[in-house]
Amino acid sequence: MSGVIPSVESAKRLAAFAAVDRHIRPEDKADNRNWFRHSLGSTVPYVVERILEQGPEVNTARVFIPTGTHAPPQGSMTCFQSKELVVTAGLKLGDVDQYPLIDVTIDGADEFIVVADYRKNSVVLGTSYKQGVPVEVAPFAYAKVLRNLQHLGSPTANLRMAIKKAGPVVSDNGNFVIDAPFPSDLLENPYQLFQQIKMLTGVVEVGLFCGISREFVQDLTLDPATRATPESTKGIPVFHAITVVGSRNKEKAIEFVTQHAPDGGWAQKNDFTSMKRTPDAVGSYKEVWEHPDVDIVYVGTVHTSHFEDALGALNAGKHVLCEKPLTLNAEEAKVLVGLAKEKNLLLVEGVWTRFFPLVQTFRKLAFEEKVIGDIKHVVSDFAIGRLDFISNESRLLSRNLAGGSLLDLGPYPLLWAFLALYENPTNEKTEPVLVSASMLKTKTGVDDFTSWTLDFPKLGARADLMCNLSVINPNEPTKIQGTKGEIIVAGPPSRPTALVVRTRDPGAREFEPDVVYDFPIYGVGLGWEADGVGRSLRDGDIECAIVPHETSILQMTIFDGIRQLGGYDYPEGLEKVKK
Ligand SMILES: NC(=O)C1=CN([C@@H]2O[C@H](COP(=O)(O)OP(=O)(O)OC[C@H]3O[C@@H](n4cnc5c(N)ncnc54)[C@H](OP(=O)(O)O)[C@@H]3O)[C@@H](O)[C@H]2O)C=CC1
Ligand SMILES: O=C1OC[C@@H](O)[C@H](O)[C@H]1O
Repeated sequence: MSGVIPSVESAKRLAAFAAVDRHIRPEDKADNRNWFRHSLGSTVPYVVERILEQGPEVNTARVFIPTGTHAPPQGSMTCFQSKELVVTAGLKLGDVDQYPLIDVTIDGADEFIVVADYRKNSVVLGTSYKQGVPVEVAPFAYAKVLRNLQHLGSPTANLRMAIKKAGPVVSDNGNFVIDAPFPSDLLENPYQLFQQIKMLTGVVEVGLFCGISREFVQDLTLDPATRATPESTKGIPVFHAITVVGSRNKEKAIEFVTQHAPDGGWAQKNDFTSMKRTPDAVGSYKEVWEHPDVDIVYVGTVHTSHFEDALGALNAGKHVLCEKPLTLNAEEAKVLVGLAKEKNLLLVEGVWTRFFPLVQTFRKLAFEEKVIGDIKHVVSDFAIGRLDFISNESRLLSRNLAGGSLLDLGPYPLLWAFLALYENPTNEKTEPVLVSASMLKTKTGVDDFTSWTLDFPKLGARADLMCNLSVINPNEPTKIQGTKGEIIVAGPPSRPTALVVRTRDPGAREFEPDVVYDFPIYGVGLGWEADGVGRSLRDGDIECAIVPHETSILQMTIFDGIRQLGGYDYPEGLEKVKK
């Protein structure tokens, strides 16, 4: 078949030609323009062929910067081969240190070279830790990343240099480290900054801890008296100590302790305990479970890891506070609850909102004072508007991490239906019926928009619940409606800040003026959860009455039903126990 290009090759050639014609035009040849060929795939010879067709007078003002791996996937080129291609074609070769300003990056779609390893959660730096956000970069890209970090708002970002030898510090993975100090206004939204840095080509790791564990630890360092509630003043007060921090990567655990808990929790900082001040840092979760100074393990890992982490801790004889949702499905939740009971250990799902003083006031208004009459309808819509700046590999978008809005955000709209309807004394814990559910998926195949309806037959009441990752919904996302009016839960359903009671007398046309109950939040707001769980431990409970096991299992049963109706099956192997 000589002379006939196989169809795949012809497609590659066409694609390469189209890319050059659109993005590398003959007029783009000013002296200061450089070209960056990145991660050379098998399409690149065609790119070069098309560029050469533009003629030598156009190409003399261009610089070509090949990159690539030493052992690329089959069908791709090595860095050496790509250099050869440039030199043989008579084009001018350069490197990224010399020409950090890149105009065009060309990458074959079949190959993906570096990239943001989303595993790292991060640290808001700049207060006690002045060195800046540590960013691990692939050496070939450091000059470009440095410039991009400067553009992102860190003008003094610089390459970390070795102290006892010449040259840059080289990480265990053979990469360089840039220290990037950012101003406090940018660090106020660490998640966004983290994602922006992570998305820079060449960035391997970002030492900016912005996950929930950082926030939890931050609240454990605050004085519990600042967030005192009537129940926290009863009996022996509880204080918190952080005795060990675990990560799959020991260096990361050390960095976490250095940046966020150098003096442990409030009890250690204030000498309320004989525990040593600085928590140990260990390189596996198992070492946390087995640590002799640990009473309770806080599981703040990704959803796919909750079951095994909670199981491991319980099996090691430790009490567990596990982030929401407890597990991936109802069967796994039942196994954990069964094991905790068998071992006489406390197991609590970290539905932190339940511990807010606002929730107690809600119950008082709704059920004792019945300010809105009989509750008939709950509407709650949790939307976080993050889709645009999270990577496909993040825990929210990756199918392999059971991503999507339902597991991440769904517990909160459901919480308001549970509080107002399921736990309504008149309902006598009659389980709701899932009457409908649907999911609109992201390109990665996880759910973005998910909505579901629950009917509560005993109350003749309904809950219309929604969550999504795409948009934001700042106004009145949660409303509890009754026969005489409504209670608006202001603020995110996870972290509400006020209750607004809006009522109307029967027969009246006008509503009464709103009655607003404000609830200041101390720190992030996780301290109330820590205190509540601490009290359960103090009292020897194996279940925390504020987050009953039964609601954790019911939540997962409802989520299983929603996923079934929405066509969302987890990839094989994620669920460790299935029906
Ligand atoms: N209560 C609340 O308001 C909030 C609760 N959450 C909940 O907290 C939990 C963690 O969320 P968040 O902190 O945002 O999550 P992150 O994406 O930041 O991940 C947390 C940690 O999970 C660990 N991990 C374990 N296995 C994996 C894996 N296979 N891939 C990636 N990471 C892994 C990593 O720790 P390491 O590398 O150190 O081992 C990682 O740093 C979730 O359950 C979430 O629903 C989240 C935000 C708010
Ligand atoms: O629990 C949560 O509440 C707040 C959200 O922003 C976060 O994604 C979620 O995990």
